[in-house]
Amino acid sequence: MLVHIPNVLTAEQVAHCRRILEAAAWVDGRVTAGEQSGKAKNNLQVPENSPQASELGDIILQALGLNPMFTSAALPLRVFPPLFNRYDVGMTFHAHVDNAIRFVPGANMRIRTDVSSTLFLTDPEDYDGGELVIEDTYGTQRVKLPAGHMVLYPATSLHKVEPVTRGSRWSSFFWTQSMIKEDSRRRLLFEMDQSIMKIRADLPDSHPGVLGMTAAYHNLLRQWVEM
Ligand SMILES: O=C(O)CCC(=O)C(=O)O
Ligand SMILES: [Fe+2]
Repeated sequence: MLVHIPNVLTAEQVAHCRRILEAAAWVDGRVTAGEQSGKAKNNLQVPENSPQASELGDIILQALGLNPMFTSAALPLRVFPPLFNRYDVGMTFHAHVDNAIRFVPGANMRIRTDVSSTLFLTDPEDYDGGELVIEDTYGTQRVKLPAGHMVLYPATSLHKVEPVTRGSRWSSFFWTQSMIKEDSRRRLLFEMDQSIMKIRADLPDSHPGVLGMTAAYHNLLRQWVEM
């Protein structure tokens, strides 16, 4: 399941991120890649421990904490500190699957990567190519979103970034360890939660249908949750 989360960052926050990133020391993106994905990868990244990555990462983590759709779709246990990448003309990331486990820099901790995210920091009209292409259970999806918007997809999916042919594509990317490991269960809980929200827009919370569906959601979550 792919989830498009609009307006994770405001236009001002995107502009701030871009200003800070202008001054960052971009390095070869292979620094964080595994063996297979390293061969597939040709882009630039801001170093994990740089002051720019941690300042901007905190802004993104705070925005995610306030975003009900992210919480509902990812059911996050731990979020990897956001990283930042860039594809100039000719750069690309061929098909790969993200590493299953990642060390969190500076935290002496590992996370299991259940959900992958790309938060776009360049508007689509400012570059050509650079689509994120994801092999989903429902077929191949090509994703290119406005700056400030984000896509979530299962870290189990094969994905690639098409070569950029004009301009430069900047984004933040990171992984989430979910309280629900399995994609199909996470999707079912997300769909159920979204439906409950729609019902609650029309019916009082005390309505027996709302009460029953909310109870079923929480009881299902309780059965499946891993913490
Ligand atoms: O740039 C992107 O949108 C995705 C990056 C990616 O797939 C990765 O770093 O593993
Ligand atoms: Fe990836």
